[in-house]
Amino acid sequence: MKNDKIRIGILTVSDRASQGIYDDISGKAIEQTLAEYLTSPWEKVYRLIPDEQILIEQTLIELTDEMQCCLVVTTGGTGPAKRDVTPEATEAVCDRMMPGFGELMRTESLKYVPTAILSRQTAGLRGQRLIVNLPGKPSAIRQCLDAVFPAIPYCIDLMEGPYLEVNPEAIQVFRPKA
Ligand SMILES: Nc1ncnc2c1ncn2[C@@H]1O[C@H](COP(=O)(O)OP(=O)(O)OP(=O)(O)O)[C@@H](O)[C@H]1O
Ligand SMILES: Nc1nc2c(c(=O)[nH]1)N[C@H]1C(S)=C(S)[C@@H](COP(=O)(O)O)O[C@H]1N2
Repeated sequence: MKNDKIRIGILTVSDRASQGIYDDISGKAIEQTLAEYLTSPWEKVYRLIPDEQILIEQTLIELTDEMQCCLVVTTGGTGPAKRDVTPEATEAVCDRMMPGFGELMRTESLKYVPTAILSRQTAGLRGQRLIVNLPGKPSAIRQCLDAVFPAIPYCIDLMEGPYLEVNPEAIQVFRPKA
């Protein structure tokens, strides 16, 4: 696929949302938050799947390699329950991990819930694409993205991805060389 647009993948991993038992509020919250942050035109590539590691890996590969999303944000499946395997799938498809993302998001989330440490959320690079895990709770989306997004445009710059422009009233990003 020709990469003439900024594409961002939104991947919800939830057994129940994928079965229609509840609405995917967390996936919508990711889209809404990114729409508030970004002034560059961008296109979402959305997927909603159950907590199956092979399927998560296949979808992450599709979103990064085929759909050429410079960024993929996942939600759900980061906890200690048996079926929570999003971090394992992320690690399996990435060539380099970015542990600072998980560290910062857990630290920030601890301001809201003592169970923040139960999330094994991580981030990593697949080639020139960045994958970031968020917890499943709808309220966690904004809390985590507000913490890590300031570093994401520069991370994508360093990987020679598209230049993401943001609304400084919504989020302050940091580009050391700018
Ligand atoms: N995508 C979502 N949209 C709306 N609410 C969600 C979503 N994901 C999780 N939640 C809410 O957050 C709670 C905790 O999320 P968690 O990911 O641990 O769910 P879960 O118990 O593993 O089940 P499932 O995989 O079916 O979502 C859920 O019980 C649900 O109320
Ligand atoms: N910001 C924030 N982080 C959070 C939470 C939350 O409500 N808000 N929930 C925690 C809980 S209770 C769990 S079990 C883990 C994993 O959630 P997940 O399996 O839905 O990804 O995220 C943790 N991190």
